[in-house]
Amino acid sequence: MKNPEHVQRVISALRKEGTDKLQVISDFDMTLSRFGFNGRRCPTSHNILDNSRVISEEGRKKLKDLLQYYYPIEIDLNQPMEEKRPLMVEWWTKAHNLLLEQKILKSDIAKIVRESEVMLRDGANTFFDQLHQHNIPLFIFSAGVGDVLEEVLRQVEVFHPNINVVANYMDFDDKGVLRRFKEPLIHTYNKNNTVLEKTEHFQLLSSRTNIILLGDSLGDLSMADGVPNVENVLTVGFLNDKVDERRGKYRDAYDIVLEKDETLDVVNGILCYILGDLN
Ligand SMILES: Nc1ccn([C@@H]2O[C@H](COP(=O)(O)O)[C@@H](O)[C@H]2O)c(=O)n1
Repeated sequence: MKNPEHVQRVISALRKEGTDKLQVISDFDMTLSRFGFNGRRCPTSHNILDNSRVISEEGRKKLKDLLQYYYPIEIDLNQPMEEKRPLMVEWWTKAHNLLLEQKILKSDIAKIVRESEVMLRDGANTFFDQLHQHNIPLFIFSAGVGDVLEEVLRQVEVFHPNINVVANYMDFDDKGVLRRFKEPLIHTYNKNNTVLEKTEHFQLLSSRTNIILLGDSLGDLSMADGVPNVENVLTVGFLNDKVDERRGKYRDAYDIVLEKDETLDVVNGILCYILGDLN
């Protein structure tokens, strides 16, 4: 924490104002899901598809080449966001076009997820269940694949009715074959009001003026931009990769930075305190 007094003030305000005014806004990949396990990278929702048996060997190689080229650009904090935005659109568009070539079936998604190495962070069940039990809306704003991430949540039985997801959703034809990705395209650096314009999500939650925001990229910090009349925001950033070179900028940007922490323990502890389950 760069400013522990500020963090303490915000947490006290969130507790004092109560659960009726609270909402949680979170990224999915590498924030709710794990970045690594036993020294191996865990897949993002895109990688779950990329690595699956339904993708040809050639397709898999091309998708891997894209990841190796664009991921270092995505996480490079020395390159301005304005320069990175068109490159992210390029990455997502090329990857989605390759996935379209593979004629993925809607009916295969559950099996693809089941056979993948995806894992939620330790403590995820407590996190989802606490929010559900206290009726706190959880808005998952993801540049990942909506159909895949929903299935991940369904398989671990945490896709509760308090959850709303905005992500890149697939569109299947009447035979259940993937035919396109729905608009607007969401990538790491446009997770803001521009892609939420057509949804009434935040307007419907206009009394929820206190926010806990969880992310793993500096692009995630704009996820709450569309919330009207914000009173208190606590931002928690998961710094998963290139920790030493990115620590300074993450500490400047997020209230709390969790370095190589594969758990939701800190978030759960804060929630417990705010919800009055801890003194
Ligand atoms: N073809 C792609 C494109 C993006 N990614 C990664 O997915 C992450 C986006 O999802 P969030 O839930 O974090 O918004 C992003 O960080 C990219 O690294 C990918 O794996 N393949």
